[in-house]
This record gives sequence, C-alpha cells and structure tokens, in this order.
Amino acid sequence: MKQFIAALPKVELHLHIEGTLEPELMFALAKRNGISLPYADVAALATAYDFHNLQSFLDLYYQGAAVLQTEQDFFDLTWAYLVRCHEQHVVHTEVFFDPQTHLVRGIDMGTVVGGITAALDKAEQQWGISSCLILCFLRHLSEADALATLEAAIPYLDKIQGVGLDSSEVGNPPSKFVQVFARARALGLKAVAHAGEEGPASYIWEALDQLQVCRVDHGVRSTDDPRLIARLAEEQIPLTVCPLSNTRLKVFDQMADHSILRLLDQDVCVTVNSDDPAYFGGYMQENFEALAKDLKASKEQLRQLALNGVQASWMPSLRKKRLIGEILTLL
Ligand SMILES: Nc1ncnc2[nH]cnc12
Ligand SMILES: [Zn+2]
Repeated sequence: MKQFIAALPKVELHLHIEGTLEPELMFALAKRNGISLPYADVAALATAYDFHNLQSFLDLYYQGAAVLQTEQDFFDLTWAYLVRCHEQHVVHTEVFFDPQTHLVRGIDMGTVVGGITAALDKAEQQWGISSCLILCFLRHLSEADALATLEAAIPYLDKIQGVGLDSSEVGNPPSKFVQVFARARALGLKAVAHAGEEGPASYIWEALDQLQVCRVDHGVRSTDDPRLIARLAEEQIPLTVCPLSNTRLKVFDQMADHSILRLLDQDVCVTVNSDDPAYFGGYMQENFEALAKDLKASKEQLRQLALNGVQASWMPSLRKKRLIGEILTLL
C-alpha cells in the first residue's frame, strides 16, 4: 500500500507554508536572525506539540513564524517543503501564506511573496512541480485589517491566484469578511475559506453564499447538516480535508472516527491534504497512509481521493486531463 501511495501523483490544496517550519529549521533561522526561542532544543520544542484544540496549536504556530525575517528565510522554508513534495510525488501544490503574521512584525509583503515565489518557480523549473499561491486573511483580526492587507498585495497580484480565510474559527464567521472577499473577487482572485473545522455547518453555508468560495477548507462539520451534504455533492464543491490535522487538533478523537470516507461515499468531492505538516506529524504520503491504516481505505478509494485533488485544483485543464489519465492507469 505504501508503494501504491508513493506512486500516486498527488495534488495538495490545503497547505500553510508557515506550517511547514520543521523544528530544526526553526532553530537554524532563530540562530541566523539572533532570536531566542523559549525552548532549550529541538526535542523540547517537539514535546510542546501536544494540542487540545485549534487555538492551542495557533499560539505555537504564530510564535514559530516569528523566526521568518528575510526573503532568504521564506525561500528556505518553501524550498524545504518543495523537496518533500518532490520526494513524495506531489506534482502540484496550492500554497497558503499568512501575510498579516509578518506585516505586523515590520516585514513587507515583497519580502514574503518574493521568497516564497522564488522557491515555487525553482521547483517548477527543476522538477515540473506546478503551484498557486493563496493569500489568507487572519479571521481573528478585523475586516479593515484584511482590506489593508489586500491593498498591500496589489503590486504582487501577478504572483497570487486566490485569497483564503484562516486562524481562530469559532466566533469569527465568514460573514465578517464579505467586503474584503468581494474586493478580492473584483480583482480577479479566486476565493476559498476555512469553514466547518471547529465551527458549525452554518459557517460553510456562509462561506459558499456570502464569500462565494469555490472550495471549502476542512468542511468536515458538514456531516451535521444533510441538506449541506446534498448541496456539496450536487454542485461538486470540493472540501480540502486534512486527516492528521483533524486528529492532532481533536476535531476527531481518533482517525478511525474520521468522516472522509463517508463523505466520499456520499459523492462529496473530498481531497487529502496536510495543513501544517511540521506540526501534525506528516506530509501528503503520511496523510494517505493514515487513511489506509486506520480507516482501511482501499486502493480504489485512495485513487479517487487523488483524482478529486486534481479535479478540485486550479491547474490548466489540459494538465488536469493528462494527470487524470495517468492516475487512472494505476490499478
Ligand atoms: N488548521 C488551521 N485552521 C485554521 N487556521 C490555520 N492556520 C494554520 N493552520 C490552520
Ligand atoms: Zn488550514
């Protein structure tokens, strides 16, 4: 099964680049930038990765991101992730970044976007890994802050394909960001949003109807609402599901309880993604392997999840068609 998963061409649609910061790189960048971390060493940091919900993770994630200062830091971070993509046969990735985390520390948009996209471009040239970049708004901050962030990104819109919405979900519904998403769409950007990770199914309806997203990130709480499931299936609105993230953040107590295969059975276009792999114990390969091991997913089901990833992506349709053909030959 491991070999079958390794051979599957995989597409990643839900990946926070700041969430790929491995402990070793965090320490190396802290040293390079003269920053002291509140942990003695890599082992001490790793023991702190014991989360009980989304917020307990986010507190550490924002603290870790503070070691990222220069364009070279953003390049090194992104490159390390792309090496993993190459090793795991991830052929296309749509990468989130959280500019507000960096702007507030006095780092400018050009430094962040420049470093990330230099690495994305190099991976495309060197290995043919294609990519998109998605600017996420932090939902615990105001809509005015999100609007200012979008304005700061305007000089870089040739490098950014979409906007997203992340951070602390409960109490920060999609409806809080209607204006900034309307502005982003008017600028020609695609829209996605985290909804129904910890928040209720009603947030998924809001993301669809008020933000007009073309995909929902997580969306696993959709199972609370049969009408919503029917709509997701009918309109083939993709959910970017993150199995290891959901168990690490206690959205599900254990992988055996995860709803991804039930959603697949109901014809929802569910996809597999790693979210914040440095914090949650695995990249794409490990997420697929967890479904095989703990949910007893069959090769046919894993192949369908990989096909859904291609279908749900923003890659050009000719590339989609070729990849779908390639995946269909595997079985
Ligand atoms: N899983 C997640 N949910 C919300 N915001 C995030 N930011 C990084 N990872 C996230
Ligand atoms: Zn996420």
